[in-house]
Amino acid sequence: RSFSSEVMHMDLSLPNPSWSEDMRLLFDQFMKKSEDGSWKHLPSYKSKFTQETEDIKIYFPDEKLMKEKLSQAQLFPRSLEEGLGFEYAMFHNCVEDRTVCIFQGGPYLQGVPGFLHGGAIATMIDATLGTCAVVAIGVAMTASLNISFKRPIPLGSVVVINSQVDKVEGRKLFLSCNIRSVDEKTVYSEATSLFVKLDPKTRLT
Ligand SMILES: CCCCCCCCCCCCCCCCCC(=O)SCCNC(=O)CCNC(=O)[C@H](O)C(C)(C)COP(=O)(O)OP(=O)(O)OC[C@H]1O[C@@H](n2cnc3c(N)ncnc32)[C@H](O)[C@@H]1OP(=O)(O)O
Repeated sequence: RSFSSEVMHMDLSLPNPSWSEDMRLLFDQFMKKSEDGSWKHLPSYKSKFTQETEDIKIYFPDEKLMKEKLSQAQLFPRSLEEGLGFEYAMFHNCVEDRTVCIFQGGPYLQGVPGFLHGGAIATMIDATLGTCAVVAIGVAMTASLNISFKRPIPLGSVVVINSQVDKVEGRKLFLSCNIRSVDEKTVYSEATSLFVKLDPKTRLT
């Protein structure tokens, strides 16, 4: 299915009719926290030429080929239709180097019946840690990701992914996160990761 340019460039991290009450309440809480500038709401699109896209150009020898590829591309967690896959919004705290993601996993993300697929959980962990890394140091890629799945996440429920930068060593950025229920009583997953800031001298292809 092809999407109109309007849909490709729409901020999809804003409330839509598929969001549950929990999701809306959390979103409103973080928007309130963003009023004094300590937190920042990060927009997200199916596809958009952003500063990050500009930054990544230097890693591709053939810019024309890259542009052709990017014209077809969609951000993986935004590639499913509204309410069916990944519904999420992220907020970043620049002072504390933390990114929070509120996430509601839809019916197309099923693994064991009634629960989220581990790959879908890993995707949102990677996306949240990746956003935290990119905001902190610029274009970086996941070098390693280690996840402990502690409790299954019910399909359709809302969870909170809390990520933070733990340590920076040159181009290496060590980050960790956990996924909790809205009432914070259940820890669903924990993860640690290494992101490496891309070296402008190295081509990706
Ligand atoms: C407020 C502002 C608002 C702005 C809004 C911003 C919004 C942001 C939106 C962006 C969102 C992006 C989210 C997307 C997240 C998805 C990320 C992915 O999945 S990515 C897809 C999945 N990922 C990929 O496909 C990546 C594939 N891998 C690669 O391309 C490369 O291996 C590399 C780039 C990761 C590192 O290569 P290279 O640059 O050549 O680096 P070197 O070999 O030179 O090593 C440098 C140092 O790192 C060490 N080290 C390295 N690796 C490991 C390791 N595994 N284990 C341990 N250590 C490792 C190595 O030993 C060395 O250490 P030292 O000796 O200096 O101490």
